[in-house]
Formats: sequence, structure tokens, C-alpha cells
Amino acid sequence: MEYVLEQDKAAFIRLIGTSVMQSAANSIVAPSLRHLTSKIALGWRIRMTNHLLAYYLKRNAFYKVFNMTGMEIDADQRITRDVEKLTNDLAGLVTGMVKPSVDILWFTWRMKLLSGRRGVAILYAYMLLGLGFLRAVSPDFGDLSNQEQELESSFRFMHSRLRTHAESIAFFGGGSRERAMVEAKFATLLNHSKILLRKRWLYGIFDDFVTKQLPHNVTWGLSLLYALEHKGDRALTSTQGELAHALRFLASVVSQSFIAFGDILELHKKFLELSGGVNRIFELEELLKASQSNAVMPSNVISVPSEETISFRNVDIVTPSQKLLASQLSCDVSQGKSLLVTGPNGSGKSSIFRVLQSLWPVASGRLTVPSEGIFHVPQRPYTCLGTLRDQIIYPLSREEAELKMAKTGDRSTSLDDHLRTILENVRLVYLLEREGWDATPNWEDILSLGEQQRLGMARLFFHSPKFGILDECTNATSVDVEEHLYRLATDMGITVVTSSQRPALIPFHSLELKLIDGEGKWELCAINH
Ligand SMILES: Nc1ncnc2c1ncn2[C@@H]1O[C@H](COP(=O)(O)OP(=O)(O)OP(=O)(O)O)[C@@H](O)[C@H]1O
Repeated sequence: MEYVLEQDKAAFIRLIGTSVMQSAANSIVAPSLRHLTSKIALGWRIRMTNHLLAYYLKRNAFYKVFNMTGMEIDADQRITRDVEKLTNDLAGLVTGMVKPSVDILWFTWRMKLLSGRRGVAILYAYMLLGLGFLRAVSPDFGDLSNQEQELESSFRFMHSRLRTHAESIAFFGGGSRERAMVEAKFATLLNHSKILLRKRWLYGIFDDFVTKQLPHNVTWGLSLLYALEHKGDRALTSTQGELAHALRFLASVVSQSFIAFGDILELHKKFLELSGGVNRIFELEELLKASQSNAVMPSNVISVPSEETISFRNVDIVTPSQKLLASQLSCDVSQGKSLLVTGPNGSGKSSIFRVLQSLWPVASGRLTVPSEGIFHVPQRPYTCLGTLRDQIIYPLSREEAELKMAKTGDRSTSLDDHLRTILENVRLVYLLEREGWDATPNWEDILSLGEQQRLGMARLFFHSPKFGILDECTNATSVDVEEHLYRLATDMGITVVTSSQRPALIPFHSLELKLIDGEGKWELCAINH
């Protein structure tokens, strides 16, 4: 305005130039800071996710955190959504601290120049008192936001269950029952959110009072201090002008200091909320580490590569909730002598397999297993994401499967030809004709249960192990198909350990292990052909 009034063109152009430069600098700084924040967040997310996945996907920890901890740990939610939110918030916190910290240092220095050490001491005393007061009245935001995330996660879980079991629920006509359950979860989440909202509002009032309103009074106090100490003749107009100018400047310094201080307190509140997220990740990490240390082979499980026999010696089969299912189980499965495990529902047939595969620990006794050459086909069929080929060679990749074929010396046939023969054997070749080798539908949705079970057996035949652990994995197929599949396994020299209730399978086994009552009693007898 001064240059306009004085019509000083050169000075005006210089001023415009400086202003444009400043605007350019400002427009670079803000987006760059945002970009830096996102980059930091992404970097942390990559490191944190990789760190957790390294534990989660090793030694069946993903099974153990869900099944063995006795706690409801939503590990999937924590590794995906929580990590993303935490890293974004943390990065925002770190970069958000830069400006207020620089401001506080800068204004402290200006304050010292204006009102000396006493002024700085008063400013800091007020800040510390304010912080102490706010800490005292602050609700446990960490815990509250932790609970909120848990409730959000279980609400999401209800929806993912609904999606997974959509067909069964639709057959049952369970829509209204599911709706009631989903709504109940949503109501709990809403209640919590309302409580959190009210606490944030009340805290906001105190926060605003301490960091924004009350500081005006401190400014006046400091101005008075400054005016009292100011030397010079107050009657002089020049001195009065100087004093007024200095007081205006002081007021602006103090108010800027308090804005920066308010920003720091705001970050402190965010930090409290973040601590809930940090706790959830730490808790998961500890559980994953614990499941790794449990997984290190205990002395009562002996795993030998050349071993030809699966041998249980006085092994107690105990559930994670410490229910004894089979007491002091002793039984040998040597090659060529297949074992049939029978017993009523819930008596512990699958549990023996869980112990055998080290999913559950061996509480007492000794278990000797070959360290390779055991392949498990579970009761609930599993289809992976991928092509029909991937279903059969799972858990190997295509390259690994080709390598395996090359190693077994079968170089004359290609992998796909070999897999086609297997599909013919399990009577699923029509799937290949229908879908082709490279289609990737959601196999779980398009295959019937019996088809999925036959695909499971195709997997067994591809891997052709020494021992096949078959946990009622053919009970959805017709009896003639089941017999055909067992005959194929016998012809391939696979010794099977079967859990089944079907008498038709008895002739394919040499021994029968009967779990009598699911309370510890068992009996082993030879099957006479
Ligand atoms: N993760 C777990 N925690 C606690 N108890 C479990 C767990 N898994 C299974 N159980 C219990 O252990 C018992 C044995 O279960 P298991 O799955 O071995 O039965 P099963 O004989 O295979 O039954 P079915 O014939 O119905 O397949 C059951 O009472 C079951 O409820």
C-alpha cells in the first residue's frame, strides 16, 4: 500500500516478485510434505507388513493364532487394515510435529529477545501446567480407540462370514436371523462410537479453553511485564508508539507460540489414540513369536527323513482346551500297513492327525514321523486361488511341480499330460474339458463338494507320498468312487491313515484304531482280510 501511495514502481515490482517467489515456495512445501508423509507411511507399511507376514506365514502360525491362543485374535484385520491405518497416522504425526516444533523454537527465541528469561519461563510454566491439566482430564483414548477398532473388526467379520456362507444361509432362510446378529453388532459399535464422540467433545472443550482461550490472559500478563520493564519516558509520543508496536508484536509472538503449543497438544491426543493401534500390533507380534517358539520341535516329537514308520508311543491326545481325547496312545503305522481310525463324532479322530502334523503339541510320550513323505487331505476341501492345474499341484508352484516331475525321472510326459491322467483317474477330466487349464474361477463356488473332494485326492496322487493322511476326505463321493480312489492309492504304494465311518473302506486297511468314547479310551486291532 505504501509503495502504491508513493507510486514507487520499482519497489512495487520487487515486492510482487518476492511475493510470487514466496507463493511458489509455499506451493512446493505443502504438497511435498504430504508426499513425504505418504512415502514414509508406505515405507513403514511395507516393513511392518513384511515383518508380520514373515512370522504369520511360517510354521503354521496363521493356524495357531486362530486356534490355539484361546483369545479372539483378528490377525487378518490387524495385518491388513490396522497396519495401514497405524502407519498413515504415525507418519502424519511425525511430519505434523515438524512445523509446531520449529515454531516453538523460533517464538521462544523471539520471546527471549522481547521479555527476557522471565517471559520465557512464564510461557513454559503455562504450557507445562496446561499439558499436565489436559493429561489429568484426558480419557484413555488409547484404550477407547483400541475397543473401537476391535468392534469395527468384528462387524466386518460378520459380513465376511455372511459372504462365505451365503449359500447355506440362503438355503436355511437365515436372512432375518443374520440380520438380527449383524444389527446387534452394529448397535454395539454405534454405542461405543457415541461414547467416544461425547468424550472427545468434552475433552475438546477443556483443550480449547487451555490452548486457545486462556492464553489471551497470559498474553496480557506478559505484556504488562514487558511494559513495566520498558525503559524510557512514557510521556514522549515516540516512546508510546514504540511501546504499542512492541506490545502488538509481543501479543502476536505469544499467540503464535500458543497456536504451536495447541498443535503439539493436538498431536499428543492423536498419539494417545494411536497407542491403541500400536498395542494391537504388538499383541499380535508377541502371539506370532510365541507360536513360533512353540513350533520349534519339542523333544517328544522326533522327525527323521529316512524314517519308514509313523510311531506313537504313549502319546496323550489333548485339545487346546485341555480335554483328553486319547490317553497314552501307542500305535505304529509302517509302510504297506494302512491304518483306519474310527470312533463316534467328536471322539478325536481329526485331533490325532493334528498332533501328527504338529498343529497341536505332543503333551507327553513320543511321536516319531518321517520328516517328508506325509501328505494330508483334510476333511473340509480346500481350493486355492488359481487355475485347475494349481488345484492339483498345490502347495507347489508350476515351476516347482515341473522340477518335481523332472526329479522323479518322468521326463517323457509334460506336467499337463501327467495332470490330465490324474484327472482321468479321479474321474474329473470333464472339468478340464469344461474350464480348460488356465481359467481361474472361484473353484469353491463352482465345484460340488464331491468334486472338490475328488480334486483333493487328485492332489494326493500328484504328490504320491509315502503316507497319505485321509481325514474323511471322500465322504461326499459315492461308495464306488471312494473304493476306486482307495484302490488307486494302494496301487500307487501310498500307505493311508484314514478317518472314516464307512465299512466299505475296511478292506483297504490292515489295522483299526477305535476311539471308544472321546475321553481317553482307545483300542487297536488287526483287520483280517
Ligand atoms: N481348536 C479346538 N479347541 C478346543 N477343542 C477342540 C478344538 N478342535 C476340536 N476340538 C474338540 O475336540 C474334540 C475332537 O474333535 P475332532 O475334530 O478330533 O473330532 P472327530 O472325531 O474328527 O469328529 P468327526 O467325526 O465329527 O469329524 C471335539 O469335542 C471338538 O469339539
